[in-house]
Amino acid sequence: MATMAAELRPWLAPSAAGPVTTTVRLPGSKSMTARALVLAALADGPSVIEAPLRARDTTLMAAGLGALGVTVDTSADDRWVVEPGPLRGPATVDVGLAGTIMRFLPLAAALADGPVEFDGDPHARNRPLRPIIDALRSLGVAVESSPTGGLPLTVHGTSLVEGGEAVVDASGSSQFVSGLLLSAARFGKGLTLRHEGPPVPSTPHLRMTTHMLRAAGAVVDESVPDVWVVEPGPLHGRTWTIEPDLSGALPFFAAAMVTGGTVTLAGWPAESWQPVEQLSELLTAFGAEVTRSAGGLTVRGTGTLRGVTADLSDVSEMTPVLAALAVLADGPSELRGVAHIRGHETDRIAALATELTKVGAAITEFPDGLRIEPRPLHGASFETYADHRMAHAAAVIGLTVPGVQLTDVGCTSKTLPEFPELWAELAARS
Ligand SMILES: O=C(O)C1=C[C@@H](OP(=O)(O)O)[C@@H](O)[C@H](O)C1
Ligand SMILES: C=C(OP(=O)(O)O)C(=O)O
Repeated sequence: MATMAAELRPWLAPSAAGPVTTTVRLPGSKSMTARALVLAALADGPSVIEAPLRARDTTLMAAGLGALGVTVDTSADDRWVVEPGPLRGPATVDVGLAGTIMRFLPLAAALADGPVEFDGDPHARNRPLRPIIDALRSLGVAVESSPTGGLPLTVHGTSLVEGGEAVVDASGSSQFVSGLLLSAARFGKGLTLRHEGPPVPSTPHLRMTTHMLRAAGAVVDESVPDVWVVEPGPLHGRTWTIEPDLSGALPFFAAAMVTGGTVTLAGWPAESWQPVEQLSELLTAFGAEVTRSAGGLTVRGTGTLRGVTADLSDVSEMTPVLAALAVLADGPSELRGVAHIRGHETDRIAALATELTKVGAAITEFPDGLRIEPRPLHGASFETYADHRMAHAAAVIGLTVPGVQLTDVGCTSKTLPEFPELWAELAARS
């Protein structure tokens, strides 16, 4: 059932004529929308999701839950309504290329009353999934998977998961932990989950998971490092208000930094569940000024773009755009601590090494990251590997380097289908 790749949409990244100064309104966080959908589907009453992200990852998540018998009304752009119901099988779920769907929904599928098949885009079959499969099996759930331990996958739901204790190596993705925790309150005995292995990356996403579980009424203990306990009990329907997507905003902030302009993200909340502190620190190290006010979150390019040495494991999904900033900086950078992003939408370390070299930078590839030495840059054909964030990186470079030609900008539909139009408007404000 692997979905066909959409037709490629080649795109010449627009150049900026001068400093970009603008305020952007961007849709909701992908990660929060995904969690709100799953928690709403498992709740004991209806939920409303305000300001959700409407993009491929979240509409496929809604469709997947729909296939399991949940009513998800996505007809209004700013307000989705979720009516939970008994989870049904047989069902078929298309995960597209979404890590959130392939790691979150198999656990919910274990609570369905029949088999649920999962598959997705060709590259989705290469993304790591075995720790979820092993954990499901250790919890007594029957799962058939490909011999490589990934998609395609069939979860044989029996309506009940007893739960109890499970061990997972989540060094390949924090989503293994999040997926297990999100459904755990519905297991008969809840879940005590222990991570064993090298450190879990993207830990702010784990905080988002436990915050949102508690907000839905779950009792969660995370006082012991690498151990999470979710008590059995009901999840409640509620209204979720989704924050603007911080990672989706990063290329827009980067536009301010590389052109010496100012970009404000409107609607930024006073308190956020996304890693805004970590990002502010990084952008400041690159030379930007980051401020928060009632008007939003503002990044000002100061005219200086410095190279940085940083461990990006907390903000790993931001690596491609941070690497784009590094090629435009006035000195070398080392971006490390993100070995697992080789298992993201593409092998992002290899893809960045190849494409940044093509535009003229000097790159050293490490198992867990890149050293980037800026050189005089030039236009080139930039392969996007079906990866939205590779497209964002190319667009940032293209603002100041004429002739950066993306092989496909259509891949931005994964998290922000309106990216090409928003970016053209942004470039026009320079
Ligand atoms: O739970 C989530 O919503 C996500 C967790 C992170 O995954 P990894 O831990 O695999 O990096 C992140 O990179 C991804 O974009 C979204
Ligand atoms: C890693 C990412 O996505 P996914 O949720 O598919 O893992 C990403 O959006 O950068």
